[in-house]
Amino acid sequence: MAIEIDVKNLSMAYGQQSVFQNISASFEKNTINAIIGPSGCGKSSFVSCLNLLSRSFPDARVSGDIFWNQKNLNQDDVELKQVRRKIGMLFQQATPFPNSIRKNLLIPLQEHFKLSKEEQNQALESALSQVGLWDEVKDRLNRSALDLSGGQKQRLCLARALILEPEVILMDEPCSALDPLATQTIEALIKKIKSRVTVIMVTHNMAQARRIADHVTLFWHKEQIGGYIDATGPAHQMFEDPPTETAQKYVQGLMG
Ligand SMILES: Nc1ncnc2c1ncn2[C@@H]1O[C@H](COP(=O)(O)OP(=O)(O)OP(=O)(O)O)[C@@H](O)[C@H]1O
Repeated sequence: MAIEIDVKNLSMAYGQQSVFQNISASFEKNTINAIIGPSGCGKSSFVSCLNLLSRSFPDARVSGDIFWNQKNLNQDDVELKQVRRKIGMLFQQATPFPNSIRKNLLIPLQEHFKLSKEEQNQALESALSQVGLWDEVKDRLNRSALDLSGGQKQRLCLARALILEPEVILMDEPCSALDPLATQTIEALIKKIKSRVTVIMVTHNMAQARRIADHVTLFWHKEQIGGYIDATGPAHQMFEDPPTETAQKYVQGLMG
């Protein structure tokens, strides 16, 4: 299988405080990758490096290599706008712009593409349909996105990422603020979009990782070195026959 993102010896610190050191990991194209592990071991920080969001954190220092699309994102001169378009992101709290539903999609679309009105409307309908929102919102596109339910807001944010035709979508606990039904809807969407994008998702929800991940990476933390990868492998192996003692205890809910 082709590799989408290949991370080599990545280290990150906030000021003097090391978050993780020398992490290497690769993520295959068109797969769902779950990143699991206890609080504070650097999962969110790691994911934020992959679309260079980390550059907007004051004090953050990142060294090492992130190979994507024949470029080394952390070393080469790359255009941030392009990287963010191709490597989209969803957060724990859905973050629609405080604008209408329509503008939430048209603002990023117009920033990246020159399209006619008709093409814009087609892209908008297509993105909303892909996340199953079109029928729910087609009569209220000019109403505020902030009036949507939590699950609808998260689907709108997914549509906002998808309308830019990304290759990767990073997700940081995308369902942790949602009820089980809304979670089920988002999980079904994640499975659906993996034929077109690679998903790298931080989750604390072990059952969710079991349900949808193809590949699982367990982050751990040691006082002296900070975050590191304790185990990584195909989801069935990580859950049925975990390769380390820590992974065994963690996936069984005995520690962490
Ligand atoms: N912007 C920041 N500035 C300074 N320190 C930070 C910042 N963000 C995170 N940290 C610190 O970096 C360490 C790793 O945090 P991070 O959020 O990446 O871990 P995590 O594994 O995702 O945790 P959780 O599962 O609780 O979200 C923590 O000690 C945290 O306090």
